[in-house]
Amino acid sequence: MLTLSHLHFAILQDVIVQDFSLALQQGEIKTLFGPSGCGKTTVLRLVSGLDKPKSGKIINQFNKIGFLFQENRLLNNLTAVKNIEIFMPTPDRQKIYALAEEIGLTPADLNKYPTELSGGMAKRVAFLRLLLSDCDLALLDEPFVGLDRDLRQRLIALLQQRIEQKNLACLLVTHDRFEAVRLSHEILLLSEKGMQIQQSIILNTPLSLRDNQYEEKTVKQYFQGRVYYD
Ligand SMILES: Nc1ncnc2c1ncn2[C@@H]1O[C@H](COP(=O)(O)OP(=O)(O)OP(=O)(O)O)[C@@H](O)[C@H]1O
Repeated sequence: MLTLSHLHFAILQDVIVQDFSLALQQGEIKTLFGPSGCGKTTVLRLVSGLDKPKSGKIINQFNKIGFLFQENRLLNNLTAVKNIEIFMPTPDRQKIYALAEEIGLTPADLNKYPTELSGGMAKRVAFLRLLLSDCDLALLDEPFVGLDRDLRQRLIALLQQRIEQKNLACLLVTHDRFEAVRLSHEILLLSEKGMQIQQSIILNTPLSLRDNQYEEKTVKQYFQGRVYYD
């Protein structure tokens, strides 16, 4: 379980996070949905310990955090497959190749260095690295940006499996309202500055029952008439 209580964070006079609170349980996905620059990535950085809050409290009872950064952060001196392997509790190349195939990556792709991959390929490698690690809390910052619809669906399906089989908890940042309703148990709609929660949308339908029709209907129900950020 993760609990954030009354977090404040500022850079010089610029208040970025103001009195932000949230709780996350095992197997739960909560999404931070808000305009660019409102402080979503900063909250992920606070949770991971990369930044320290000026005040407020973070209680993290999860064992291991996996962080999928917007910019992937693969190690350029290792091949793609090695980048994944070093985060696996029990390295297993066949398992990597099998899962990679499901998202359109061949063994030849995985034997390349990150600088030899396209942006979308590097994104998928970083995603596999997180999925095959033994993290029990995943921080996902725009994990599907730059991927076509079909690949996006396949990655989402893999993530859903992992959440259901291993009880993975996720804090997701996305600008895509369809992604948000497909994957979240709760969506927090945020204001332009300071991470003020304007509305919380609770979605109780099991993830395995959410299809394209559910996405369309739910987006219409909650997002119609709103300013969209994607
Ligand atoms: N290293 C930094 N130095 C100064 N200001 C920063 C720094 N990092 C972030 N900020 C500021 O903090 C605010 C929040 O940034 P953050 O990246 O958390 O927003 P975000 O909601 O994740 O945005 P996006 O959706 O565009 O990724 C922004 O106004 C940004 O200018």
